[in-house]
Amino acid sequence: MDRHITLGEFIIENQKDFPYAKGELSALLSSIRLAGKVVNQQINKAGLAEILGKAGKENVQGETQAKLDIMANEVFISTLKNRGEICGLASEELEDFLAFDEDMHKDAKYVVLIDPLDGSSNIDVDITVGTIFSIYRRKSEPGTKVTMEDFLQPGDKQIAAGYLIYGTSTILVYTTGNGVNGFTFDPGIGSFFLSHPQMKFPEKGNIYSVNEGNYVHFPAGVKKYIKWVQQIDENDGRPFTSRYTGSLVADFHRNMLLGGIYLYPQGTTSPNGKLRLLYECNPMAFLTEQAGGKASDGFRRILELQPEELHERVPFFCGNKEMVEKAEDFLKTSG
Ligand SMILES: O=P(O)(O)OC[C@H]1O[C@](O)(COP(=O)(O)O)[C@@H](O)[C@@H]1O
Ligand SMILES: [Mg+2]
Ligand SMILES: [Mg+2]
Repeated sequence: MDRHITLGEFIIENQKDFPYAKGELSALLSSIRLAGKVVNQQINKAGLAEILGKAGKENVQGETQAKLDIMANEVFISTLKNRGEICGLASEELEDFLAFDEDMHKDAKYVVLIDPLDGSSNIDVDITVGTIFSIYRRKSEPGTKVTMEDFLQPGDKQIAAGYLIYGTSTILVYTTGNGVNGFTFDPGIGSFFLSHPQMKFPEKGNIYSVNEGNYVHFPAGVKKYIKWVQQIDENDGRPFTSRYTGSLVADFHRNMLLGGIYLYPQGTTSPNGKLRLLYECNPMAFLTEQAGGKASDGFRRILELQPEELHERVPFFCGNKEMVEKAEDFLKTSG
């Protein structure tokens, strides 16, 4: 390939993967690309634009929202709403879903779920953050009102999923069920270019990402797994390396490139862990499986879980298949 293909060219070229495609999904992915550029530009100058710090309001999770959480949420909602490819949207920062039922949306086939800014605790300290998105085909008939059922779909029904990572460079990574591809943003040209084709977890991993500050709250099986990764064994390269940024997107991206496991287990303070099934775990699980890895709640495949609520949390284990299976073994044997 004499030059890097742009994201726009790649989206059009790969429309053929969808025999029924009329271009709506391509247009929707382009809208996400556009919203990502705007958020990226705001994040890069956050310190100057006085959009650091807390907004003084709480979201449905009981978390104090950061100004950037709200900015990113508004950018994605207005961009996706104004371009008419979706009939509804749900977000970490909104208690209920939004139904777009103006004329321009009534025949739209897709709903989107977003975590507009992932890694919020890192915003003010200039550490990598991200945006996570998940796309479903609506279950309700086009032309009718969007319902909660359109959002509460198991992860294996996702049409597409991905994230933007706002780090040393800004990269958009996504899957439509035909592998995982990453596109790096070139601010000089203002376009995303294919930089990471067909991303796959490497055969072996030796990185573990977990907030060990919560160790005392972890189930016995998770404690045993963490002790196991810290023991010496030249045969499988233990002790593994601990890397944890506090941003799921950043830890996931690194582990997919270098090989590793991210875990946010249940704990005594959070019986279902912290991460949200619909707009954090499902999209990352879709990417994980498409990249040859495994994603579970320690016992069940994430993508087969039937969501009950918009903001429900689940324990999350994702990464190299072998590493996740080892963690699951400890959980199964030690609870
Ligand atoms: O500070 P903790 O408890 O380790 O949690 C960090 C985890 O929570 C998150 O920040 C949750 O996401 P949000 O920032 O979107 O709320 C993940 O990105 C991250 O992996
Ligand atoms: Mg998040
Ligand atoms: Mg968030």
